[in-house]
Amino acid sequence: MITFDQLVLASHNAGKLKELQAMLGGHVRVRSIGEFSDIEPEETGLSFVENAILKARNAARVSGLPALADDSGLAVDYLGGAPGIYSARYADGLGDAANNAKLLDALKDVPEEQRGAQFVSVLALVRHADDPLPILCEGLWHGRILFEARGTNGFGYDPLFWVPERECSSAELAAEDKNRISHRARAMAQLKQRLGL
Ligand SMILES: O=P(O)(O)OP(=O)(O)OP(=O)(O)OC[C@H]1O[C@@H](n2cnc3c(O)ncnc32)[C@H](O)[C@@H]1O
Ligand SMILES: [Mg+2]
Repeated sequence: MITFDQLVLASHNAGKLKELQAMLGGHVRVRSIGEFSDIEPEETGLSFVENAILKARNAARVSGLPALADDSGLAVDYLGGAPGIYSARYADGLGDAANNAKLLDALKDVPEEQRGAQFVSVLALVRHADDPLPILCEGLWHGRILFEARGTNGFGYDPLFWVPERECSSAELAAEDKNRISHRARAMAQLKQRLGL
């Protein structure tokens, strides 16, 4: 079993960091990549797995500590899985509001029954920068894309993501509830099991 007393979270996304910290904080001392570097590695992979590993290795390299990365995104059925690994960059780096506006526009004539989507999270944990055996866990969260934004909690695409099991948008969920049922929560549950946490 892998043991360590601290771990770097390899994310520059404040919303994501908050969620990962809430899920892990009680179990291990979590540090943030921002303590070590402000430079975001280029996400050159073609899959969530490749990008998660790349971010984790980079964080382990700059910190000298074990590192955990999350690569995540929204896969929309009608768009053939887009924006997928390009979710953060969907509107060419203009940010969450522009990403959401672009998605609403892409689906403006698409009826409710064809608006299925899933959030994907892949977590990669490396013990050191050259770790030959990263631990990989994935979580999916099925829902639908709304016709307009609802709610102000969370981050990213949360205001557009309808959560059938709660009958509200992801941005209308309390943080603790999202952290129990989200794609990231599912991936994290597996990771904790693998680590014996
Ligand atoms: O790479 P890091 O530094 O972790 O931060 P990032 O924001 O660039 O993260 P990703 O590359 O993994 O891109 C994921 C994007 O998918 C979206 N996303 C992922 N998880 C989400 C969630 O729980 N709620 C809403 N949007 C989410 C959001 O727009 C993210 O920016
Ligand atoms: Mg990123």
